[in-house]
Amino acid sequence: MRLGIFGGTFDPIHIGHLVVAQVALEEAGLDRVLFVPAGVNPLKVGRTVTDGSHRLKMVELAIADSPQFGVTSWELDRPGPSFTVDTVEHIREQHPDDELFLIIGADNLRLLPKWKSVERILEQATLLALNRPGEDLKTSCQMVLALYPHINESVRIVDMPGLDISSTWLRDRLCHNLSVKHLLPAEVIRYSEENKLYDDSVSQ
Ligand SMILES: Nc1ncnc2c1ncn2[C@@H]1O[C@H](COP(=O)(O)OP(=O)(O)OP(=O)(O)O)[C@@H](O)[C@H]1O
Ligand SMILES: O=C(O)c1ccc[n+]([C@@H]2O[C@H](COP(=O)([O-])O)[C@@H](O)[C@H]2O)c1
Repeated sequence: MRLGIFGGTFDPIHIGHLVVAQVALEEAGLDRVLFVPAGVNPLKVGRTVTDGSHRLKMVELAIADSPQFGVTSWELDRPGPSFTVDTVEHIREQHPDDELFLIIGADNLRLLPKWKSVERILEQATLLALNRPGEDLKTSCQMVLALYPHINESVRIVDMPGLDISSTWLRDRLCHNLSVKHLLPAEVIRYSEENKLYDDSVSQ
């Protein structure tokens, strides 16, 4: 099986994430994409994020009608920062015969050299890097290839229609009672409103 791993804070999950996963699935011929909501991003320790149980639920609601998408609470169930190397090595143990792909947006690819044990990640998984407005994906890709030349085959650019949206922008809109219709799945909007998740989120 060709298995895509898609880690993120997903606070909340939005259509940008879903398009990333769908395009990666189709363009890289994946059989499945596994969403991995992060406990704490190691580079953003101290930032306030919505409780993991709510972020997990919103991912579950968002992917409910996509049989090739799945989600794991593995990072949320562990204390401390969520290092992708641990997640990838755990998934490798669970799926010894699968081909693994790590799906990553351009902003995170730019930050990859700051991640823990990048070589170990790249030994286990091919990176699928997707463009994001405001990011120079090709330059980030060249930078990664220059830093890790022996993993030349391990980074692949996947083009997607640019969607200039982020969870931060959506949290602000929700907080200001501005419409997020069509930007988040309807079930996610309903869940976030019922649980008053983003009523006071401007400073997050
Ligand atoms: N609009 C988008 N286009 C392409 N990639 C995206 C987009 N939004 C998020 N991603 C990618 O999805 C992954 C998870 O992103 P994350 O959950 O941090 O979303 P975000 O919108 O960047 O959130 P925040 O605004 O809270 O930082 C990252 O690899 C990120 O690069
Ligand atoms: O492993 C690391 O050192 C590392 C450093 C920064 C970010 N990550 C992961 O990158 C993913 C995207 O993070 P974020 O906050 O942009 O959604 C998420 O799964 C994080 O755990 C991982």
